[in-house]
Amino acid sequence: MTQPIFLIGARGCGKTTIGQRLTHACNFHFVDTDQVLQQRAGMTVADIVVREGWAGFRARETQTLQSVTQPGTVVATGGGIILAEVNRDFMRQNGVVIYLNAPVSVLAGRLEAFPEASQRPTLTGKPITEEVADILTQRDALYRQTAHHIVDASACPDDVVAQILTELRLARAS
Ligand SMILES: Nc1ncnc2c1ncn2[C@@H]1O[C@H](COP(=O)(O)OP(=O)(O)OP(=O)(O)O)[C@@H](O)[C@H]1O
Ligand SMILES: O=C(O)C1=C[C@@H](O)[C@@H](O)[C@H](O)C1
Ligand SMILES: [Mg+2]
Repeated sequence: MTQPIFLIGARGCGKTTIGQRLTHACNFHFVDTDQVLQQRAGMTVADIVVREGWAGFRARETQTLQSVTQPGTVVATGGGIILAEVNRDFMRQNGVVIYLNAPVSVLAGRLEAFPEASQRPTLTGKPITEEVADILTQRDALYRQTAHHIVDASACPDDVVAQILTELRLARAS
């Protein structure tokens, strides 16, 4: 199987972290839409949002997603990639989509420990736990409807990678 693997889920669920590890396990290439988008723009997400608003960021994100998608690639996406129907359809049609699902407490704990504010400017202006809860309420159904597989991303990284590999093997065998 060489079709792209798209990792989706909320900020802090581990798309970047798990994506890098999964890449080694599958012998795929790794690409991260947030990283590529920022490199190409020569600006951080926070700077883009100040200059162009979230609409500008989202337009860049769709363009980036489509341009980085290649066979043999693990694509770590941004947490809001599923907001656009065009992105949801693109990922489902062009690869295998995996939702890294984790509860609010786990996500908020990680984001408090590693805020990376230049890549994660506030989405709501609220404190972290409230923001994560609000955002997950808005997006969980979109993550689920876009995903081919859902894994428990609150587990340790090795376990999350193992869950993904099991799901991919089961899908191939069926
Ligand atoms: N399974 C895990 N167990 C423990 N810590 C984790 C796990 N996955 C990620 N982390 C930690 O949580 C933080 C956020 O992870 P990461 O940056 O990979 O999330 P992300 O889903 O890519 O977020 P974003 O949507 O903002 O890009 C990192 O510091 C990472 O080390
Ligand atoms: O959840 C979101 O909407 C975002 C998540 C990050 O990965 C970045 O893509 C950006 O900060 C937006
Ligand atoms: Mg990331």
